Amino acid sequence: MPQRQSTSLPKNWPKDIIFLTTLHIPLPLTPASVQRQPTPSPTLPLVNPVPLVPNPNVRITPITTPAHPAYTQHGLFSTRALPPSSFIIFYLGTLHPSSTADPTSNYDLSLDRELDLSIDATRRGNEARFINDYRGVRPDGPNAEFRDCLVEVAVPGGGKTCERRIGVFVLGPGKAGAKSKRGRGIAKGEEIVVSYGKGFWNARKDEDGEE
Ligand SMILES: C[S@@+](CC[C@H](N)C(=O)[O-])C[C@H]1O[C@@H](n2cnc3c(N)ncnc32)[C@H](O)[C@@H]1O
Repeated sequence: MPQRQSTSLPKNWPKDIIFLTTLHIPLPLTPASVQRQPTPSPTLPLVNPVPLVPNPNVRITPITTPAHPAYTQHGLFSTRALPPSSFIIFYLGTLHPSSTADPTSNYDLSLDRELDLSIDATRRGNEARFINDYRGVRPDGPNAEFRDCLVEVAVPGGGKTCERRIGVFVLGPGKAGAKSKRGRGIAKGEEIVVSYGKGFWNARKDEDGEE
């Protein structure tokens, strides 16, 4: 499938990064690598309809508060109230075998361990590449999470199939119930933050020579 690029870029999009509207799938991978026709389920929901491009739920925003741990970088903020468990945006980038991951990348996410596929948004991606980790940003913890999901795509010759994607979803209430802080959704103007996981930060501590 040819790589589709939008003519309309999100505000604050950096000039040196290619803006994607779908996954970038370089050879020898092909769309078939992510087209598995799995059945949508609660753990693998079908995102339909897909959001507009640029995504109207979010705004890439320079971090100008010195106390913010990503000061001088960017973050992703909501432009509207987002309900608990709702879909926000796909995490787009370059699909690659996980075994070829660049260990220095700050933008690489595993798509599927069994398929050995990951998505790296270092050089190409969408607004989701600007989502920061909650540590030092939001004392209540993350307000969003990465979830596996599906998107319907057309196949050459007619018909449709499902492709695997990583989606960013508003955190749901979970076991704590709808009245918990976790299940409140994301307010308009709030920074969207996830947990990168301890592995992400431990790997960087090791690089810095810290214990
Ligand atoms: C996926 S990028 C997030 C977007 C990044 N802020 C930017 O403007 O490109 C991951 C990088 O953001 C920074 N970052 C994200 N969350 C952070 C946090 N809670 N504390 C410190 N740095 C953070 C780190 O430099 C990390 O390697």
